[in-house]
Amino acid sequence: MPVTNFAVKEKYQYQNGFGCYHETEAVDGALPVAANNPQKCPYGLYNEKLSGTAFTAPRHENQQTWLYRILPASAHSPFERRETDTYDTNPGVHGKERWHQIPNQLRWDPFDLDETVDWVHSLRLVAGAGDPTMKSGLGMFIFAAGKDMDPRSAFYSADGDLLIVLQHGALDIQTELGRLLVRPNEICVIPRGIRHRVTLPEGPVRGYMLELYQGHFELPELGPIGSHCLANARDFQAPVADFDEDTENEYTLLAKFSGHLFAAKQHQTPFDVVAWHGNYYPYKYDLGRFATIGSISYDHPDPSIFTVLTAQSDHPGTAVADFVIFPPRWLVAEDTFRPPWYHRNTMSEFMGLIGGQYDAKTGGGFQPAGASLHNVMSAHGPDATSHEKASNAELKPAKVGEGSMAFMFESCFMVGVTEWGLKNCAKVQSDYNAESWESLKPHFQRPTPKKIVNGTADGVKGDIGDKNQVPHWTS
Ligand SMILES: O=C(O)Cc1cc(O)ccc1O
Ligand SMILES: [Fe+2]
Repeated sequence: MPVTNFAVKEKYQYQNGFGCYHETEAVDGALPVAANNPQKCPYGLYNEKLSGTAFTAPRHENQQTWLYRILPASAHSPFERRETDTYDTNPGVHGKERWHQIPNQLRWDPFDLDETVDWVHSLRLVAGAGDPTMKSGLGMFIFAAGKDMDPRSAFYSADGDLLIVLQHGALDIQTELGRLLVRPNEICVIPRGIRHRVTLPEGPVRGYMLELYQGHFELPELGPIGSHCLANARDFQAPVADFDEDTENEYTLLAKFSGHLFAAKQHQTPFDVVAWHGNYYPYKYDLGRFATIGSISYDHPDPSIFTVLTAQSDHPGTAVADFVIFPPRWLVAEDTFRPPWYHRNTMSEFMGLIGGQYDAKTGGGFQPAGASLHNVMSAHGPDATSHEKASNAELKPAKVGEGSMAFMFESCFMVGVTEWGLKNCAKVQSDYNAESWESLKPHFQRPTPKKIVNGTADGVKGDIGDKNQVPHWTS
């Protein structure tokens, strides 16, 4: 049956909602009615299932999408390993651990733009945990690219879901399921296996990426916050179906599989999906839409109130990966040291800065396109300059982070750093500790000792009795 009804539409069109069941057709009537795989699909299309969870995953976790396409995704030559020596985002070589597991607080200067590579070759594994072959853990990447991907190519990662945090430039992402335009202050998620091609409409791009080897992102529970705020479901945007028609030219299909690059050839465009329905799809989100919650009385709350997306481990409330942001917001807490408290956490924290200045670090060393890592139990907190300022600030209502956006990839795992991340990138700051915390001055002032009369300290009500119960500074 000929395809007759081509709707004229905007290049980028979205359907709104997080975790919804969407359906979309670029040609009216391309979706079969009341059937997923009829004997013959409308217009002679092939149908194909793309699953993001096991078939038998519980209904509330189940993620699958049905594609209706000109040729099935399997119509390509066998894959061959490519760029064996140079392309490597695999943390383990022949089972041998390559991570540097170190407790040091780390901070990186801004990563350079690199105009010589495309999206696929821009991905640099900096840190991570686990192993994509076991579907466990996560990878933390930075990317910097200056070239469009070849017009006759597509890429997918079999290793995990890609959470892309753009810091500079714009990404035009053509996916099998439709197109996404991602600009700075926006993020997008491309689930495992979804074929895509990235072009750069505004020149060089740079940013951060979290590859989630296990599970999928979801919106965090809101608990007593109630039924809305933080990232609202309706602000997540999925593409509508959009397809090319070319069954003559040769295309290269690139796959990242266990961190290594493979290539296959095919004689049709990978972007030939005319219609789809399901709940496994790419999406984007504008961080400016985040409805931020904070204290309106006293004390600095945990940063979990800033969680945009979370990927839970098997233990509820404990995340393989949380994506947390620090957006512009009002601070009004009374009698409170307003920046983060000094802390050591069982979770690890990888931070980046999209733009502006992070309000907890005013010393200047944490810059846009830079990063920091505070691993499991690695002590950190405001630098000396920020501490000094915040301890003496007049506590008027104050807007912080105007024009700024810092973020954190938080994980329950101990995070290893790659050789590139620790050494070859040459961005690790050697003076991080000295500049941040080693210059902190003690301010402790011992109070004047109290006089003990019959086991009772002057000025202290009641019978203290045993001398050992007297506060230690009076003994
Ligand atoms: O370390 C950081 O800057 C991130 C952070 C922010 C905050 O408000 C509380 C705890 C925390 O780890
Ligand atoms: Fe922290």
